[in-house]
Amino acid sequence: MGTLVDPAFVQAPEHRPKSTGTEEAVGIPLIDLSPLLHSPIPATGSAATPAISSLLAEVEAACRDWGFFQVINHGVPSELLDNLMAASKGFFALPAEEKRRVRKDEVNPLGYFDTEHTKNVRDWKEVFDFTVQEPPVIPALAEPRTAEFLTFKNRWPEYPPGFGEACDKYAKAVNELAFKLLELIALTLGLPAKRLNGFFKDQSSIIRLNRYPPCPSPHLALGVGRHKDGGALTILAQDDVGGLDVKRRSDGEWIRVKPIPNSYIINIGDTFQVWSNDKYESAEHRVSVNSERERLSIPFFFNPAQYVTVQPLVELIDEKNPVKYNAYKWGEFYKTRQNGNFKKLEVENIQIYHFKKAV
Ligand SMILES: O=C(O)CCC(=O)C(=O)O
Ligand SMILES: [Fe+2]
Repeated sequence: MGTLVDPAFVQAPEHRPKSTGTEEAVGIPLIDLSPLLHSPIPATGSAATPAISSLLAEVEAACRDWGFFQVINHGVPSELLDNLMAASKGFFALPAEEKRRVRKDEVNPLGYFDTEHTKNVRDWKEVFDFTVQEPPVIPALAEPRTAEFLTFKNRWPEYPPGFGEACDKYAKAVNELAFKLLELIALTLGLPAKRLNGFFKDQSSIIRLNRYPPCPSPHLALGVGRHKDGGALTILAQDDVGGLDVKRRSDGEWIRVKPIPNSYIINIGDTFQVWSNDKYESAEHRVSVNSERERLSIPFFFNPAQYVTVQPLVELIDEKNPVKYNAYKWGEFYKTRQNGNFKKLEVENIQIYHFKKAV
């Protein structure tokens, strides 16, 4: 069969999606967060109501067995997502030169981008990234803080009107959900609910607007190649097209995540894998594309502050569970990962197993 796409997009044969989407009866767990609408998150697990306790048990099992789950009754008003989806459509419909006016570069990772590579193969997509919490500009620090970390500065396009406001409102609402999930997961690890909150005081979280155009060769290319997310958690909204595939741990099969209206898909990132010393592992996932319909998705990458040192939490370490990872700075990991995403490298990009201690 002829190749209709540029060779830069073509996956190695073993990584190409099967021609039929693998829809499975037993997919990722679906968790109803409505207990949180009625009662606050307790300070510790022992103070939990029966409804919260059973919610914690579901979250724990999902984090342990899948590293992925879907949530409903999450408290994020649906019109905020509808507005952002509309703004995203409007932005991507602009002429290429207009979009490129806000393109990202090697210094500032925010803005428009259509040449991302995952594992050195180009992704069939275009994206717009913005940060949830712009760091304050401290003039005294403006000069020296160039080398170590990336500079986050939102780049708002002029069109469509209201774009920045739709982004901002959505970010605030999903940020609240992110902290709720962070606290729930801390409780499932036997920690005080707010044990991890301090790492996010100067969070470097990013929201990404993804557009996957219809692809003439969906059996050769991927919207996003197989990967794990590097941050703490990802909170993903998708439209009704479908295409996210999660690698099931029990048998290594790729499982398509069924779009559910008004739901979010949550996944554990590498940072949680390290904090939990492998109790919760980040799961591999990818995005398949199709030849008929474009797909929009919006991940919120919940990332700690760039200066945070990521290492297994002392409370979870003992003789039976010795430390499995070397410590690293989140900002350095992120920056190295970004450099690899920006262009094709001859070597493998930075991965979490590079920090695994030799046994
Ligand atoms: O579009 C999706 O469903 C997932 C995107 C994704 O995995 C990512 O951007 O890291
Ligand atoms: Fe991802």
